[in-house]
Amino acid sequence: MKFNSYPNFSELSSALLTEWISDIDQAALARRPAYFALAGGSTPAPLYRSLDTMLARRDICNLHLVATDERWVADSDAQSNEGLFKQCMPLSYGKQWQLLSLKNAASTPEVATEAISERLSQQIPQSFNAVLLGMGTDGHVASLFPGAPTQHDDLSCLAALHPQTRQSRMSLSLPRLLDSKKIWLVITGAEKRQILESAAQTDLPISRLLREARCNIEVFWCP
Ligand SMILES: O=C1O[C@H](COP(=O)(O)O)[C@@H](O)[C@H](O)[C@H]1O
Repeated sequence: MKFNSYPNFSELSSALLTEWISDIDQAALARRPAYFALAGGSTPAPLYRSLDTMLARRDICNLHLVATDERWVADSDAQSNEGLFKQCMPLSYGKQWQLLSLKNAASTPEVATEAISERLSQQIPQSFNAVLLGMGTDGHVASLFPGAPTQHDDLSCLAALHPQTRQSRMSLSLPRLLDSKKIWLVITGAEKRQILESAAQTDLPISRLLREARCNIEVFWCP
């Protein structure tokens, strides 16, 4: 794991975007599609807004984005991660990038799990170019919460329940998140840094991710 520390989010953002846009341009040059899984929550929103401006200037991009996890609500709901992507990246949505949704018309994520897993296998037939993850102060990543399963059979996703709010969610499974060329972990604040630094001694989802990853993990941190 490589830990990068920045004085503020603006510098963090610019370092990560330099790497990200270079990956995108390389794929475009080779005329290859590129696949990214993106965290929701509030931390990465400014990054997505800057990426949108950069993408809108590019002609050829064949990007496929999927949320690392989605809340079982409509895109118009402020809680929706997929809605967040569309709001933050309006210039490039449907042009430079397409979204694979983790939702369908089923009433619950439990009912939808197999169909969404099948959709993931069909539409993302290879490793992710990169997975951008956040982390909660309880050590959760995507919607893999402490004490809950991180995998469901051999499926790419699983139904999850937020432990406090009981909100229904769909999350990529740990094996699907780890099937990536690289992982970027974007976190802010002293509390999350401390949780990350003690992850080797705990059994949180972040600990399992670090233990089981076979690809490079780069942490982007600022206070
Ligand atoms: O519930 C979630 O939380 C994590 C962390 O969010 P953050 O705003 O504290 O960074 C996020 O990565 C995940 O996608 C989201 O659904």
